[in-house]
Amino acid sequence: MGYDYALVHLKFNIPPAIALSFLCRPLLTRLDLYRISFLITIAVLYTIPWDSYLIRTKIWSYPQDVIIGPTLYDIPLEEVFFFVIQTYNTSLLYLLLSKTTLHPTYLRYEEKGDKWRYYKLFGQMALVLGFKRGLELLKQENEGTYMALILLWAIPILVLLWGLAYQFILGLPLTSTLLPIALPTLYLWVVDTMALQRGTWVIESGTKLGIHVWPHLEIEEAVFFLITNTLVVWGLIAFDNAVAILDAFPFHFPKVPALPSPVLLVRALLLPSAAYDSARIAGLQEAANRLSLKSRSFWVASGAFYGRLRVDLIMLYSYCRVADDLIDDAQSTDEAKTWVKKLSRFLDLCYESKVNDQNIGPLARFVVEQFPKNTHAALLQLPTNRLSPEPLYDLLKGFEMDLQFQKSDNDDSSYPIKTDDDLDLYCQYVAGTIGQLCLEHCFYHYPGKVSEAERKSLISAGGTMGKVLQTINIARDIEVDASLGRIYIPTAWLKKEKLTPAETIKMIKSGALRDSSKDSNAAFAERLDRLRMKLLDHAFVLYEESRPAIERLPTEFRASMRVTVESYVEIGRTMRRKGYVVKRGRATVPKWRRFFVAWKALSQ
Ligand SMILES: CC(C)=CCC/C(C)=C/CC/C(C)=C/CC/C(C)=C/[C@@H]1[C@@H](COP(=O)(O)OP(=O)(O)O)[C@]1(C)CC/C=C(\C)CC/C=C(\C)CCC=C(C)C
Repeated sequence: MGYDYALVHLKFNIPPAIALSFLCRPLLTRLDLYRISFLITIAVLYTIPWDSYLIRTKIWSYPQDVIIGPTLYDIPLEEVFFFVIQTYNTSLLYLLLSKTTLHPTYLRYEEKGDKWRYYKLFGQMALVLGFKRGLELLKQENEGTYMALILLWAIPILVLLWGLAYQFILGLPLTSTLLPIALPTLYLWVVDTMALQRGTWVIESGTKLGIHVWPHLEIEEAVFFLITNTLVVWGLIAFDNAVAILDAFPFHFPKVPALPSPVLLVRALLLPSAAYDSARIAGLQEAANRLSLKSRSFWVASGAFYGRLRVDLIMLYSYCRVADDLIDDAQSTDEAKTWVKKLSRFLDLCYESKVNDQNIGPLARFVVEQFPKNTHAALLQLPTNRLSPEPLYDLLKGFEMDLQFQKSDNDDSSYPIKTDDDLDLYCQYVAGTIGQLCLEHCFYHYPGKVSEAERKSLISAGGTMGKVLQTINIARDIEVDASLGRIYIPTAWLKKEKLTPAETIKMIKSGALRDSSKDSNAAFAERLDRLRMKLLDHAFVLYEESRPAIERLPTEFRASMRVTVESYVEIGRTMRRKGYVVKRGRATVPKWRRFFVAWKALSQ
């Protein structure tokens, strides 16, 4: 009896497991726990007979003085624990590295003759050749035996996983495919080298090739760790591939349980890629691209949502962004007004066709004929059937308020935001509505056991939180907005600082905030800072009012909502910090800080 093998776990395998568990705990969903448990079970059940055979046929052995004693089918318990901990560690690393990946965007519609079909075939052939080589080595009954047994044990599963999930294995970012295999493999190579050197486990001569990757690391051991980590990561990728298919195609899978059964997962993977809805995939890719390019905070926050809810929120963002950009980028007020009218007509058609879904033709025709090509998917894939129309129409009213700035043209009395009430109304239109819409999506997917009155109260708090985010947005973008001729600080507030809207815009456009050498500029910057703080104080009063509602939300989306709110509110907190200077006209929060805020919000 000895403790050497147990000590290897204690020193090298358990510490990374603790560190990864600590990092991943807030990010793990029920679905993640389900798949890790599923994978560990398969790994243990599949490896036991093979490992037991290796030990019984003396291909490898454990000196009695390095193991504690108990065995399972001749496998020391330390070894069985290794199957569990290796699968656990590699799985957590994969989950951590692929958290923000939006898997449905990596699905590919394939036609006959598509090059991806050749990739699939090529991979399968390479694996079959590996298997054939394994058989040859086994037949020789000599030094190649251990290598042969590794290949023959692992390749059938690799062929299966490749056949089902080659699109994701090849298409996902390398941080989700290569890195989670390479990091634990290298780590285990180093640990294994030390164990072989110390004699904690021994590979008998006669059945090994005698080739070393580096001193003391046998080629068989190196291949074993590489292959087992590949099995774990490909298993997780196949799981993600199946869930992505279930999430992306409600047409094929109308109802998906929170924890899909293995049978449903396999059914999803067996759906021929020629049956994928290519327009839906392209729309989702475009929406995800738009979100990641235009809003870092919401992109990070979207990683906290999962399944169809995440897809719907991203589609909602895409619609809002497209609508906002059409109006902001218009060459004239008239053109912008035309877009508002067209968007309003679009909503009319959406809610008319909701009554009769077959009547989608006029809607699609209207969108294709009246809107630019790059907006079609965002408009046509907005899931209006689960959103009430009022907030969507109100959003357009907010855009109309923006158009009044164009008319103002240095006439202080015609700027649209004159009082606190105007500010409140504007924020309700452009952002309160978004809070309400986000919550409508959440309640559609996870109704929870919430009464109608409570649901209404939570949606209304969501509206207030939207106003908070918009007020922070205004405080952040004072300079950017002024350069577009817009000033959202109420005229009444400006007046108290002895400023007018037109004068404020003129000063900012003249670069007064960048040149503090003149006394008048420095005094102006001070006044603007006070106004910014006033906006932020106002935002944080509303924040304190609506924040507790988050903790009353159903658990399925509570933490994700907290992340969405907190990662944006952090911009406000950053600006409120003493001595903070707004750079390049915009306050920003460093990337690492956004991730930390998101992680902290999930941990609560
Ligand atoms: C996680 C995820 C993908 C969420 C999607 C959120 C979404 C649909 C946002 C729409 C964004 C948009 C383009 C709206 C048009 C009007 C507008 C410009 C509003 C401003 C957003 C900022 O967007 P921007 O792209 O400029 O972002 P950057 O600053 O450049 O990064 C707004 C500030 C409004 C955003 C408002 C919300 C997301 C609502 C917040 C409220 C909740 C999430 C509900 C909280 C729940 C309770 C119970 C309190």
